[in-house]
Amino acid sequence: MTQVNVWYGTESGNAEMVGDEIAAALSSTRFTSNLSELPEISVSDVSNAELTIFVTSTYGEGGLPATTEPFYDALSAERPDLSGLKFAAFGLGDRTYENYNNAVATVSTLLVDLGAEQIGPTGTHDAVTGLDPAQVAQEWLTNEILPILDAEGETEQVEKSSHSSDLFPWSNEDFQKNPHPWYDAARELGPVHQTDDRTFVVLGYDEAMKFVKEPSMSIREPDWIQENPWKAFGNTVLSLDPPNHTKARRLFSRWFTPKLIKQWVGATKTSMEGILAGYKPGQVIDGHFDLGVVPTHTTMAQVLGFPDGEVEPLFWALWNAMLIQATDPAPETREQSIESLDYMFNTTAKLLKEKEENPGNGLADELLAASKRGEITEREVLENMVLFYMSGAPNPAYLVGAGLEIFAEHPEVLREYRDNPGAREQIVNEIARLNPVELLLTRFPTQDIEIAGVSIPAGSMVKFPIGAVNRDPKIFDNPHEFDFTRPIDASRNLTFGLGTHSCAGQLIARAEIDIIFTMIAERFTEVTIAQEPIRVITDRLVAYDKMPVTLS
Ligand SMILES: Cc1cc2nc3c(=O)[nH]c(=O)nc-3n(C[C@H](O)[C@H](O)[C@H](O)COP(=O)(O)O)c2cc1C
Repeated sequence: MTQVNVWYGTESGNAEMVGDEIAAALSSTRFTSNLSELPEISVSDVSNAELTIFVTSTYGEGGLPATTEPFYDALSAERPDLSGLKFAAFGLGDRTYENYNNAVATVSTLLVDLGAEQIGPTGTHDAVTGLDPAQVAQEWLTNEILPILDAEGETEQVEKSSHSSDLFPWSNEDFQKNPHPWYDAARELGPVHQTDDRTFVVLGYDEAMKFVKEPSMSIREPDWIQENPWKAFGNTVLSLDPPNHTKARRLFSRWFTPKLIKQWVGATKTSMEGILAGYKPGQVIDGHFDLGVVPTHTTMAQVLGFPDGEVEPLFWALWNAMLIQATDPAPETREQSIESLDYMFNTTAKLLKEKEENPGNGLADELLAASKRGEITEREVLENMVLFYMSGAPNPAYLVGAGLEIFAEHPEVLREYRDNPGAREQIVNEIARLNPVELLLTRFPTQDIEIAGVSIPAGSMVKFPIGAVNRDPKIFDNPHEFDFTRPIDASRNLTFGLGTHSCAGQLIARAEIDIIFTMIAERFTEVTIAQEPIRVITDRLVAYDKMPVTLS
């Protein structure tokens, strides 16, 4: 919609001057214009038009001037459907007449009646003022109409470009390995894209930071989304909006205060001491599993009052269950996901049962007691405990792996970690910014919203690719570079989510990572990648399958 018609009707030529001026003013914008006098315009021209500026004076006693009248009569007689037309209107008149600027109102009313949509306020020139009508019209165009046309143009451009599936080929292996060239190209076109009838993608940092936490952005999937096994967590913070979310979060929030976290990470330290005691410098070790998954899983098991169990299958169970969350899951994924969820739920149910005979003082014991008192249901206890038992490791362990890669590449960062405790938070924050574990947040607006000029109807799916948001060049200089000296305020990112649904375990995760890195930095000066790490990736989630490193 870059062509704007400028159609005028006049008696003595002033409206023509105004039309000329508007057409000339448009030519210095990105729009092209097409100037005509109304008698040249047929009814079919009007019904095929998309965007037109109408200019008309008023004559007689509030009547139409000579060249507007036949146009108006033809439209009134044929009454075409003008629902594809957007128009702006400018009138010339004289306030000393009783029906001041009546003609422009008459024409606009008919257009709207036939389905057209008026944009912006009607512009007017009053001959009594002595002002130059061309000048008045030009100011009206610049101040009132062009801003609207520009916004619509952007929206349209986004819609056109983004309906091409090339923008975000979610299932493409290269995209999953490194989506940033795609994100960067799409961001050049705009911060928000529509990828199909109901799906929108927000890449812009400012837009994401605002809308991820908007109360009208629900986490609950609308009916059009196919039922999936993930509904097994329907009673947890993963699937609830406030106020139920608040209630669900309260079940455990007391257990993750900064003071208690200090106590819990004692388990991380003990686990790491055990691992490092048996480690000979230069030996190959799995930086993700041995130094990430084991200590963090062990910590969470202790918080819950559960045994460590079989760490490896427990870790991969959640990963496999989450495969169903991918944008286009492979056909066999559903079965795999159900199987993994069964394993997770059965294992946890057994542990909860064992607690009946052997109670302890973990979070699981507290929730069981609350369910005995009738404060929560057994199902709520089970879902929450599955979630905690399985999700203690994936996020911190991935960041441990990613951090080791950074230390291998930049040995000075490992030294800084050891020597400058004040920089540790920023180092971890920068590792997290560049290495989100969960890759997409999805939300579902409960009312029509607009983000960066793009209208998003209620019930749509809005995807926030965390990696893209975390590397918006508007916020981060050299966004793909590791730079822990970014001021902490200017390096906030979406890796742990934001607002109500931000990661409930983020404080404990950060504390665990800090213990692990500090212990490594105090004992070793060099991390070497022994073999190219293997990652497993969907468009939703990433983990290291193998991450052989040496420490020396
Ligand atoms: C005979 C005559 C009748 C007019 N009637 C009206 C009127 O009813 N309402 C109004 O707002 N202006 C009225 N005007 C003012 C004109 O609309 C105004 O002068 C305008 O600038 C003329 O534009 P045009 O040269 O494009 O026709 C009238 C002007 C004349 C000469």
